[in-house]
Amino acid sequence: MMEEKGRENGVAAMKACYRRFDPAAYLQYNYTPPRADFTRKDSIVPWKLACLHRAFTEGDMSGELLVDIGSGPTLYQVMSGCEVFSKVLLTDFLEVNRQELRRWLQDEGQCSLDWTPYLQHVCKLEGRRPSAWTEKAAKLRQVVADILPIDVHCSQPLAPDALPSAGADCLVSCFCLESVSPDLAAFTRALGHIGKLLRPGGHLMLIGALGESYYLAGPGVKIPVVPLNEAQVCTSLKESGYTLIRLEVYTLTQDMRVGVDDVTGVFFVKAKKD
Ligand SMILES: Nc1ncnc2c1ncn2[C@@H]1O[C@@H](CSCCNC[C@@H]2Cc3ccc([N+](=O)[O-])cc3CN2)[C@@H](O)[C@H]1O
Repeated sequence: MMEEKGRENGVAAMKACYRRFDPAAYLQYNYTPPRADFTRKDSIVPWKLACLHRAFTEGDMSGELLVDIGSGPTLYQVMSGCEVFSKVLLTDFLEVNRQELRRWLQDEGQCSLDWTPYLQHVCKLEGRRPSAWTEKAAKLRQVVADILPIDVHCSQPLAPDALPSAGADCLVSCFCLESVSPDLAAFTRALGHIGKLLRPGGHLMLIGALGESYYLAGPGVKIPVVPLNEAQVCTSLKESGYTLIRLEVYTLTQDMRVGVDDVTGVFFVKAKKD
């Protein structure tokens, strides 16, 4: 009983932190240069986009439905997957983030970030001319079917009727689980919860922070993060019923450490549900 109460308190405290999450500031901190500098091979965002491009296009994907877990206010994580899956669902805990995504998808303007350079870069990875970015934008707008509320701490993170009974064919989740979990056990439980949304044999693409204990989600908005190392990520995946296919790690250079967090590395995982 006491242990369960402790878990609930940790998760509740975490949710309270997110009331002050500022999407525009968050995008500014993490998705503009130097972390998103498309002229630099060693910038973090081009590295992430290359990992995702390779993982989605190496020929082992099957099915129709891709679900992005904890999308936040970002779209880069589905720019490769939208060419492979005919239906994409975006999800986030906060309405402010779901609104940010809706603004771009409905082409309403007033978006906090211009995604054009991202679309152009992914087109380049696909061997297309950068001007094909308008076609990729249209494709993304066409395949994203909905933007749903989610809570990865619930044993059923989405509404009961959100997915077909067979589950999703592929999940992608970037920088979410470690940033919303009070400790490693909660991270592992959340990994298990989202695993229940995925069909057996389906793939999980997981991007996350290594060694991060906090990040800024707006001016003066400091959010705690459970610091992870590679071994813990691999153990949590195994405990949650996944088989690891590939783990890649990016170690931040000094100039990528811009004071918005204390992250030391970024991991990319491609795994398969047992
Ligand atoms: N219970 C919940 N269930 C699902 N989602 C939830 C829940 N609570 C909050 N959320 C949702 O999850 C959140 C996802 S954004 C989390 C930010 N992660 C940390 C940040 C990201 C980042 C980005 C880039 C780089 N880099 O080196 O280039 C480093 C880093 C490290 N710092 C947010 O959308 C919230 O709305």
